Amino acid sequence: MKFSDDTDRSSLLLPVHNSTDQTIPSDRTVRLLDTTLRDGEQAPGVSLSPDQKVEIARALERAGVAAIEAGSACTGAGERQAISRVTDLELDARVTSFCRGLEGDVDLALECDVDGVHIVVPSSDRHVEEKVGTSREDNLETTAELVEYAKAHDLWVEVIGEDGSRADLDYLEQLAETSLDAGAERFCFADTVGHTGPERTHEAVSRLAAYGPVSAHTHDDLGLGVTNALAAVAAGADLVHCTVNGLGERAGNVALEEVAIALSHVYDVDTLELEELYDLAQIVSRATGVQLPPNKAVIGENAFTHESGIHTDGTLKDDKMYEPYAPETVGRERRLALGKHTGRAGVAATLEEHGVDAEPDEIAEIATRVTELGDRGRRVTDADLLAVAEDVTGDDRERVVELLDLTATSGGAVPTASIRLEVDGEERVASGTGSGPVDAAVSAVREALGSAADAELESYHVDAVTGGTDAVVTVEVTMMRNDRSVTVARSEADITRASVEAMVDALDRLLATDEKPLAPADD
Ligand SMILES: CC(=O)SCCNC(=O)CCNC(=O)[C@H](O)C(C)(C)COP(=O)(O)OP(=O)(O)OC[C@H]1O[C@@H](n2cnc3c(N)ncnc32)[C@H](O)[C@@H]1OP(=O)(O)O
Ligand SMILES: CC(C)C(=O)C(=O)O
Repeated sequence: MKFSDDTDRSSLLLPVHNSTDQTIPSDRTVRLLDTTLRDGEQAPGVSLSPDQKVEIARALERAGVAAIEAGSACTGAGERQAISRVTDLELDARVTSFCRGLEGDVDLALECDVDGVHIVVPSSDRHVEEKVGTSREDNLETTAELVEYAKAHDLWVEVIGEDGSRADLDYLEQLAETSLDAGAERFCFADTVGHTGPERTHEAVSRLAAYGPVSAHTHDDLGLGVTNALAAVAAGADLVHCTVNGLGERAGNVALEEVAIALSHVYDVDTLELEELYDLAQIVSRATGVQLPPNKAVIGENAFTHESGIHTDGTLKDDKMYEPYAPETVGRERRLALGKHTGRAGVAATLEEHGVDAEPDEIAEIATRVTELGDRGRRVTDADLLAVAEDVTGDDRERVVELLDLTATSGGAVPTASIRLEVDGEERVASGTGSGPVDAAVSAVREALGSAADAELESYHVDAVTGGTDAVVTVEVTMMRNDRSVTVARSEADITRASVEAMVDALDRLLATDEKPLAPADD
């Protein structure tokens, strides 16, 4: 068990479909094969450099996946170099390559020194006849020959019957039997186009498992990726192919983090070091440029964030009230957000975090005003709340840091910016350079503040509020100092100004509570 809780799992264990033998007992051994570096990379627009593959492979190893499909050696020299970089890491996880049903593909995989190969052969008539242009009989024969070839080269072999969910099940069984008889370690049931449901998956995998070890490769085109993966496991599959953040062809593959948490939470079956999942998700998101959807299970920004008053109040009374499991389980933290649905409990808790005292009637008034701000379609930030609170309580405060002037230039060799700030009543001027004007302006701010600018930039988001090149952009930054974080949003047509104003306001809020916040800039 990676987490202990008081979940009564018997209440979660509904049979996959009306039969009690179709559940997953907690003593089942299930392992996960990650194919982010192969199927995940097949997502349109995604291409990972060798360094990025290495970084992701290391993170997958920390998470404890059993196998990493590092790519398709047949794709080209660059891909082979990337796969070789992963095999060079000598990870505990088995490192494999995709191969078509071609001897040449196996040879290319061998060049990368992989531990194993997935020999992918057609299994539905559409794939056998129309795509590869062979026959069922010849396909069985070449599959057996290829498995023997790969085994003769000491490779671990998994045969994947591509489009298995649309194949004639009798033929799929023959393909599995032929593969395993020829020496393959396992056969994989592939729902290549994500078109099937749990019943068909269960039936197919049960039949295939009678011949030997079975894996499952499910896609999410119908939103059934996890359901089908679990149905496959219930039917006897002991290796599940997944990708981080569910990246992959079309609607993607089944998400690694979703399979891992579902097996753990519902069935008490351990597969991974769950607390590594969020870090892994962020590494993959940064490398691929595919943002994490806010409402995604486990890894989405909102997965452990509570805005509505009833939920916030309930969560503050008992943190399990509106969460299936603790966020720390998957390496995350709980957050309270402010908005249209905020109630008094959420306001009081957030004010307390910022060290602001308010009477119950003032908290009620602040909550009403926060709802009104939210009514205007806006996300309400910490800075908004603190401004409302100051207005309601009449507690005026002196600004610690204020932006007086900003100039930024880009387009030349080195983007530069100069800044004029008022800091504790004294004017400070500084300049900076950076990768772009925003970066240059931010280094100028840090230069002007000296050691007081030790706050970390936790997140930085830009949204275009209107379309066109004259769009107003909203920049939202979250900055953290001494375990306290503040979120500020600013909307401007000028992205550099919006970024600097948001950052300066956040620093101002963070520094305001310090006894003696600011040393001279040259300290
Ligand atoms: C469901 C999946 O995810 S399958 C994996 C998808 N992955 C990829 O496509 C990897 C990236 N692809 C590539 O780098 C290239 O497509 C290559 C190197 C594999 C092939 O490139 P090309 O030689 O230019 O072929 P092209 O991409 O046009 O067509 C694919 C060929 O593979 C053949 N093929 C497809 N699947 C199989 C298979 N399981 N076994 C044997 N041959 C196959 C096709 O029949 C076609 O051959 P043909 O040209 O003789 O008709
Ligand atoms: C190569 C196979 C496993 C695949 O990606 C699929 O069937 O979706």
